[in-house]
Amino acid sequence: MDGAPLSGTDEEAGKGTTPLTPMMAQYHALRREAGSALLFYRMGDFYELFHEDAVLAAHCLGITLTRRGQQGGEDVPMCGVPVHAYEGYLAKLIRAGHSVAVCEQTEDPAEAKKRGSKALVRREIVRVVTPGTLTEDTLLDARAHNHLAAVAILPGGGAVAHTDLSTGDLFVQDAEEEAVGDLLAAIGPAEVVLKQTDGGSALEKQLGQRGVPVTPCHGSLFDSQRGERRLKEAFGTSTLDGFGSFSRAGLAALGALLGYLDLTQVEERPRFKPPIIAAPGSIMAIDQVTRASLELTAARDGGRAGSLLHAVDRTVSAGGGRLLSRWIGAPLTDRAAIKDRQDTVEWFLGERDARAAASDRLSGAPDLARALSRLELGRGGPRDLAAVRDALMAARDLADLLRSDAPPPKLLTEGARRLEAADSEGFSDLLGTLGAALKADLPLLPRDGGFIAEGFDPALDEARSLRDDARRIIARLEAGYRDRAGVKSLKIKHSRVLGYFIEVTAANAGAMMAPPLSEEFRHRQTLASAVRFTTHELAELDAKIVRAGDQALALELATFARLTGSVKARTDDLRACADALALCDVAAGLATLAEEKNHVRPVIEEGVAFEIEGGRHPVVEASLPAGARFVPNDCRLDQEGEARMLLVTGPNMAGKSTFLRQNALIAVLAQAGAFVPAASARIGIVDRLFSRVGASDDLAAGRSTFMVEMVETALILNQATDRSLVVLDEVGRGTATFDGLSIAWAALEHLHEASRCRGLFATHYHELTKLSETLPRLANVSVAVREWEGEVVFLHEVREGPADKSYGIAVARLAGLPRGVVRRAETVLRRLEREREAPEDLPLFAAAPAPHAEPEPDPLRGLLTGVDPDAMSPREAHDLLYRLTDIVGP
Ligand SMILES: Nc1ncnc2c1ncn2[C@@H]1O[C@H](COP(=O)(O)OP(=O)(O)OP(=O)(O)O)[C@@H](O)[C@H]1O
Repeated sequence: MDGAPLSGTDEEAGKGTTPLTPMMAQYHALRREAGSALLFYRMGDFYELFHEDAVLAAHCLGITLTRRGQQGGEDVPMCGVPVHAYEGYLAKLIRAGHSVAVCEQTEDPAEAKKRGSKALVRREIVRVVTPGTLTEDTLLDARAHNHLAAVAILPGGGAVAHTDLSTGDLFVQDAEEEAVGDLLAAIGPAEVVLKQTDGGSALEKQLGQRGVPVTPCHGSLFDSQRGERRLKEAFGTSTLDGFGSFSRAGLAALGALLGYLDLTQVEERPRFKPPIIAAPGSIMAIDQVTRASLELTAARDGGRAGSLLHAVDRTVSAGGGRLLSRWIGAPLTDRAAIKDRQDTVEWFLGERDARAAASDRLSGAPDLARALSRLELGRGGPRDLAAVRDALMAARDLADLLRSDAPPPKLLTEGARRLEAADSEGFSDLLGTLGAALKADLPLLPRDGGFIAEGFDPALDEARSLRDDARRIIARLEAGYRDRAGVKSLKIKHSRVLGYFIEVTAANAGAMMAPPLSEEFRHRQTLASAVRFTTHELAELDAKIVRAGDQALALELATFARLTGSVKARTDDLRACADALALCDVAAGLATLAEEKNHVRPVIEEGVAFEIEGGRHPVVEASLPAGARFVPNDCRLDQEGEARMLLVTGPNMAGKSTFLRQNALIAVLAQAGAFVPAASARIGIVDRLFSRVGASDDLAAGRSTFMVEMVETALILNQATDRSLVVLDEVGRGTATFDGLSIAWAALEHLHEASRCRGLFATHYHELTKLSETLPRLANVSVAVREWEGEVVFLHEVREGPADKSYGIAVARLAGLPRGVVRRAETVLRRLEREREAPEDLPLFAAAPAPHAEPEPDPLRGLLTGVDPDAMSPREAHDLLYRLTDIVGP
């Protein structure tokens, strides 16, 4: 570590005009280069932070803030994190929304010294760590993609490009400016690169509210011509025609993505697969609110448990988990592509042995994709090489498994071809070399050394045996030194700073410091309780060990670089293997799920069919207590001349929301390529899915509950098409009854007449059930309950026709509302029902049943009328009390 002070001496700095010391100048130049990122400035075994960076990091990491010298008469704040444990600190800073520029010493301090004893070690920023460019396992969720997205909005339209550094996949899709938010919701990026605008764009704010890290960048990064040049450079082509045709916005977005990676991945550029131009509409459009309301890939609390993904995930590998999350998060709209996926699930369903063997083999397989990305970016370690070795072996076994009597379908045949590459000559060599080169127990970092197996490199073995011989000689020296010094407790010890030394207690040191012993034992250090010595012989052996150790490490590093080079030369084939392994895992997992939960293969059609028999809610079903049975329900939205929309009524807790959502989830699963929880299913491709549940606050955005609901309803009314599926749960409940009812009424009419979509609507407004008389494609269904001895029994059965009454109070009683409150509520309800009169001028209620004319006689009042308490005997009063309590009930 070069200990040059960061700033000038106190005396110099105090003058305020002192020129910067070389180190200070170097620091500030790098600081400017780091821009808005925090600068991790490497000094020996620490990354140091200074000035505001230090204050911010010390606060965020909970580490001590110290100071180092002065600048302009002020102390320079400083804090540091040890290099060997930096990842945890980095993770914390990234999670807190910061980016970190890592500046390394890019020159050996010994080299720098050759330029003069005070020469400064060269330092450079080698990488800027941002949320979307992480590759370290410790910083990433193994089962979730880590997408980096870039958005370009040009006058003619917008585009979103995105990548996952661990797979090298590169996608771009054009989108209208208004649709960019939804597209990003489908991608679920860890970071979005946007054009910097004064005050921040609406999209930037929207993403900020959703907690998506946004990095605004200079407009020049989004230049489409530059983007085209960058793409050609990245793929080494003179034209992009071979990739398809890009819009200008598409080129701008891809260019910004590559440019941003150039800025952040300074040392090594990631390698990409050819960009995939996703056609607009190729995936089911699902906006962010729908995703959240259906809890597709994350539950309401942000965790996985409780989500659809969690309920259907039977994958056993990290790569499989990530692929399944992509399938569920972005269901397809192309029938042929869906069929291809279904075929893979069906094949594994039939081939039970192959499935069990595949899952077994994959569950121990390493995360090949992420290991490859680290090796590609120069951040790999010995364990990543071992991951390549082990994954190749798994790939060979999987290729064997797929050679079955029943020929696998298209996707699996393609996958098998990729896996068979693992058996090719080139891979056999690589596998053989990796197998011979690596030890069983491996360190994380190459510089830790000790990972190359004995017998692989004779020069390395020789260096190691020199080192080990010297160590053995040292071990033997101890006994001789004890005799000569006459100190039984004398020990030879080792420290990183001093190397080997002799240690005795302070009481025994006196004789060794005086002649004749002092001629052999040279004093090195005195501590409170011990004194340390060395000898000529020990120092020589120590130097020998250091030399041999350095040489061994250099040889190991050279071998590591060579092995990494061989892996990198085959990145494309290895990635293809990783993709095929993930596909096998997902398909086998979905087959296991289908078998375990009795899921069926849905028939996917081009029309607007929606016919589910015996459908179930995969998440609610999985969470029912032991012994409880989920009641399956049919849902038909398509029959000729009959309903395309169902209005679902029924008491609270009957299962309306469950019924609505299960059908939306069945559509998602079906188009993701999975089998579905039903006895049978026929589904015409859904282009957009909308789901809204009552009202939820968005106070952060300054919108009231009702306002949010109306903005969302407006969006659906404007966007739903005749191929969409709309699921609305209690829309309009966030405002006064008549307003809410009227809005729900008008919205239903619009969806029925103008959008003509398939839809399911749950409501507590019984008045709405009259709509089926005027809207030919709307039908009423209700979730049945039975009353038994005054209690409500939930049957969870969806039946034709509207519900007869509400049972709200009965449910309130079940929920444990105090008995007095329940009784009072019943009285109020009766009064309201008596008093309710439909306003004459609202045609809405024209068909409503006539209000109750005669008030019901009140038995309590009857008993109490005419009672004179003063004239009653205690016995009569007692009797009356009994009769009154009889009427009120227990
Ligand atoms: N088909 C079913 N089979 C078994 N249990 C069910 C079924 N549907 C719903 N349930 C159970 O009933 C509970 C309530 O269901 P749900 O929330 O769908 O009722 P709801 O009618 O929408 O109620 P509310 O009107 O109060 O919102 C669920 O949490 C689940 O435990």
